[in-house]
Amino acid sequence: MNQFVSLHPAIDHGIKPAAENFQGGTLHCKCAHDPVVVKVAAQSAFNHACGCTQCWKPEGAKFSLVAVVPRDSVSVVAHGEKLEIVDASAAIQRHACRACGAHMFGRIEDKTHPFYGLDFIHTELSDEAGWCEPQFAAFVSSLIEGGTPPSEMDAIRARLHELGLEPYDCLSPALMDLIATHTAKQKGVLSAA
Ligand SMILES: N[C@@H](CCC(=O)N[C@@H](CS)C(=O)NCC(=O)O)C(=O)O
Ligand SMILES: [Zn+2]
Ligand SMILES: [Zn+2]
Repeated sequence: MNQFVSLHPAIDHGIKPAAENFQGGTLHCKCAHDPVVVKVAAQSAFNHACGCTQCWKPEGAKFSLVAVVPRDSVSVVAHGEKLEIVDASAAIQRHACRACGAHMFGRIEDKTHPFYGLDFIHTELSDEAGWCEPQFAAFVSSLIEGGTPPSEMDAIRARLHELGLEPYDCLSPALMDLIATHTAKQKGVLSAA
């Protein structure tokens, strides 16, 4: 029955592994004319399905697919004038095309944030193959906040398992540990070294 649960077009038919030595590529927004183009000069990491209501997803998808790259690997190379920040008060400032709505990159400006220095990108906006493959699913319960009936959650989590994407209702343990380590160092309860 789970084959009928559609999560996102890029994973519904299985997950393509990353290519070795992949060095990055260009992201294009969805505009047919004058698309925003963003160059990313690095392989992405921690790619995952995100069920939160803030991350960009294509029409009809339940999940966003979102990964991180060093912020200095990201540069806008065309039509940056079309970009606007979706919510300047959010921790992740999502720079979106105001014409088509695609989020081109999400940036953290708070230098004390655990993920400062990393930009969030959607590698499905690139034509290149070889980006980091989705590895887990985050903020799965948040789908309900986006309108998914709670009764569908068992089938959604089962489908995620089938695809090898462990579902978490926050981030993965590895990322939660990174955040907690950062917080512990800031509080001085763990050595900063
Ligand atoms: N339940 C909330 C969760 C939002 C949330 O915390 N999203 C995570 C994953 S993207 C986050 O780190 N957000 C920071 C931000 O959006 O600035 C929702 O669905 O809107
Ligand atoms: Zn656009
Ligand atoms: Zn999200």
